Amino acid sequence: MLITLEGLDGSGKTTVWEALHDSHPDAVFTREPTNSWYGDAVNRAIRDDDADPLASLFLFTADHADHLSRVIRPALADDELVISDRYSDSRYAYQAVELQQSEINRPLEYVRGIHAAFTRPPDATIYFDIDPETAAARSGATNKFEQAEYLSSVRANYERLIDAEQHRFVRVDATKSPEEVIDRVEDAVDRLVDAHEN
Ligand SMILES: Nc1ncnc2c1ncn2[C@@H]1O[C@H](COP(=O)(O)OP(=O)(O)O)[C@@H](O)[C@H]1O
Ligand SMILES: Cc1cn([C@H]2C[C@H](O)[C@@H](COP(=O)(O)OP(=O)(O)O)O2)c(=O)[nH]c1=O
Repeated sequence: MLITLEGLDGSGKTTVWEALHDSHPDAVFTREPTNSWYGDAVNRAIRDDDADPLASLFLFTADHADHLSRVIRPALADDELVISDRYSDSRYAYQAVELQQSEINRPLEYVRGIHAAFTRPPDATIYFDIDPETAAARSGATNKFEQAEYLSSVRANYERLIDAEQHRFVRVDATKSPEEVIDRVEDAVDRLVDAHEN
């Protein structure tokens, strides 16, 4: 089963992902951008304020393709529980904003379309819901994405994705204390795994 964690920068995904290592020690933990050389290229694009948005999209997507073949598909074939800190929805939400000023019409649909032929959609996605101002403040606003205005557009895209596939998403109030958020997500993962097995 594949469960993904999604939300704005600073929403607390990584804090929870780390806590889940203790509560679900048998799961396979992974993330995007990955730690491969494709992920290194993605991290260069994130740090480059002048990176071409379409070129960045394809770097992120290359990293996803490698992630799928190297980590996700083999783990799912072994019947593992896979928990990924960010996954395809991050592309749909973030790169669609980057492409808003480009020649691409309907960027969110375009980015989804590129993935459709080869991706493996998550079975469930936990969405860390937080306002863009708190997210930007928590993340330290260290890269081009971690600005409240940008994150506000990213959040609107996440809401569109949730509207389109409500059954896949579990919304968690990420403004609560770390302990409360961790408890909520641990419970959600247990319920999702039970429902998947029964
Ligand atoms: N629920 C929370 N309340 C307040 N601060 C938090 C909470 N969760 C995480 N943080 C802090 O916010 C910052 C970003 O958290 P992080 O888990 O790295 O978020 P993300 O992976 O979503 O960017 C870190 O300094 C972290 O300690
Ligand atoms: C995976 C992914 C990340 N990103 C962005 C979100 C982050 O600003 C940055 C790095 O992701 P990440 O390391 O998960 O940052 P954070 O822990 O702050 O959420 O890359 C995309 O724009 N598209 C993607 O597909």
